[in-house]
Amino acid sequence: MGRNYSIGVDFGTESARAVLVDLESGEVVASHVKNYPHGVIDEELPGLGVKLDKDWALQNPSDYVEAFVIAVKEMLKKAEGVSPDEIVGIGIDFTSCTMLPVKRDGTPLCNLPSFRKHPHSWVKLWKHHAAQKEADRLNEVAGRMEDSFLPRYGGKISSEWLIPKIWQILNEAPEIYDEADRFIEAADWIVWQLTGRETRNTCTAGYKALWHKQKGFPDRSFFRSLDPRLENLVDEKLSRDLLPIGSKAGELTREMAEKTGLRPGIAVAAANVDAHVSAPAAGVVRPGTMLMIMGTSTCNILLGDEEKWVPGMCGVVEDGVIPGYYGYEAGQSAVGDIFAWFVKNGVPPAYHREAQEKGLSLHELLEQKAERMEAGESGLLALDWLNGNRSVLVDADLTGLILGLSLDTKPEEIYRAWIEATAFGQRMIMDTFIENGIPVDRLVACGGLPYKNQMLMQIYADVLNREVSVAAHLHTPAVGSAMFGAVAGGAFRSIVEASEKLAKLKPERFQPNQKNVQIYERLYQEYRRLHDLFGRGGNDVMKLLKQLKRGRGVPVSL
Ligand SMILES: Nc1ncnc2c1ncn2[C@@H]1O[C@H](COP(=O)(O)OP(=O)(O)O)[C@@H](O)[C@H]1O
Ligand SMILES: O=C(CO)[C@@H](O)[C@@H](O)COP(=O)(O)O
Repeated sequence: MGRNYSIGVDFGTESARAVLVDLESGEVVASHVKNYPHGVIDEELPGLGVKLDKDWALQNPSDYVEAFVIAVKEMLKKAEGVSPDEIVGIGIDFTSCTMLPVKRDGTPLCNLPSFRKHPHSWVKLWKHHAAQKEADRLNEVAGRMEDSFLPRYGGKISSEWLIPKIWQILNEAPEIYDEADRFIEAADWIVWQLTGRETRNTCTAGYKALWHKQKGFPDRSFFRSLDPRLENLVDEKLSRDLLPIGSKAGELTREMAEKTGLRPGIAVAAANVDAHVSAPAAGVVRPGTMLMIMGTSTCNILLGDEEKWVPGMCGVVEDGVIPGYYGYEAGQSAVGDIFAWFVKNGVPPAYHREAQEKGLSLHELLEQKAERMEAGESGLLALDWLNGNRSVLVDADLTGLILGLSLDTKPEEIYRAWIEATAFGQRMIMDTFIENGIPVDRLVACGGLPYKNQMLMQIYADVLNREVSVAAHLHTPAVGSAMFGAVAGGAFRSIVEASEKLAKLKPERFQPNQKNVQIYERLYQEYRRLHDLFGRGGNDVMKLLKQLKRGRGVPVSL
């Protein structure tokens, strides 16, 4: 009898990673990352000359299938001595809400020649922010309902979520809405491609589509009051038939097995979300620990014994992360994306030359220079809203701000200020949970950033004034997916059992430096004042600027 293995595939913003996990030792025996050929489509439909408006972010669904096939095939090549017969399950996780309109057989509308040139037929990526108008209207209508679902979602639904995105399609391209037999999360769509059958999962339904374990979806009357054409959306184009996380969605088809080199019939787990699958992989299976999944954006996951309402959180869903607990989600829409933007746009040629001479990336060069500085030495304080604010303000129309610039400000000072701003944003989230009765005793980090930037992690420990542990698996979400795959394949009785056996943290931890804690405490008080002034209506200048940028003139309300 050979060993047992499971495959996890994490579909991120830019790429998909496949890992093969040994279910005895918990080690990742092979992995492979495949970038999406078309990446994030935010300026023009590839090769079609169709320009996109501001705040749009699309993807090509064919990229997901290609990335899956190549990542798994290449991973298997590296897994010497492992037979496909020893692989018991496959789990996948995806960014969310990343959604697409499809025909009844799963064909994406953007793959049909007649709709190819229509942006609304493509995948809307999680960070597509052009449905803010619909989100605002939805929040208004939901706010007037009796027994509204809004408190379970922190008081506001984000434009990143499913219903605003569908409604935007209906408003701007009713022909696409009519032609779509189904609207589906990309997570469920890829499971459909693997198993040949459509399934839906409770995680994306709960966090992104307003579904509640006891109450189900909101009533038809709610959808009717949004727009009469949406009245039967759930029954006509979504589904009430949902699989709990950890269950088996189906088995790998012969066609997919041939393309990847896997065995047909391997169990495929119900789809799941990148942030949520990371919890068991990082050992977060009980209340008290806040997980930070830090990459392009940051997602937070916390568990609780009760359903509490926390302003500005993304949502609380019973069994949404770990069965038996209420799973809380919050997050920041841009973190690594801010540093990427700065490295691309804010660094002078001399720094590019220096980085090249030293064989460093620009991020590494800036980290080297910035870590020599003391907390507060840059004289800068920033608001990290370059992609809006997800938690706790839930407003995609907010923008970034940097205060304290002078003629001697250096690029590394600005880089450090952006990192500090994202840490203050995390502190707002952590404090809001604590103030609303959800304790945070420990912090665990995973995602790409904790492995890429040690200075950043120390700043987080200092700003949050907590010890920060880091998950040992570099590809934490993919490992979490492999755990769910193993549960679906029958290798473990539950995800908690899989986590207890396989999760690992790095032995070294980031301890708060008390001198920095004091300085950052003071700066955080100022961050909160700026946050509340610009984010809670004290000064709406960011919205005015955004409206002018969109060419809509000065709005009457501002
Ligand atoms: N040394 C670094 N320091 C800080 N950020 C970095 C560094 N190197 C890359 N990044 C940022 O990491 C982000 C990618 O994070 P990662 O977790 O790998 O991807 P994803 O979020 O797509 O899963 C990018 O936004 C990039 O700007
Ligand atoms: O919002 C969620 C999960 O709910 C994420 O999928 C989204 O922030 C994207 O995460 P990444 O930054 O690509 O890891």
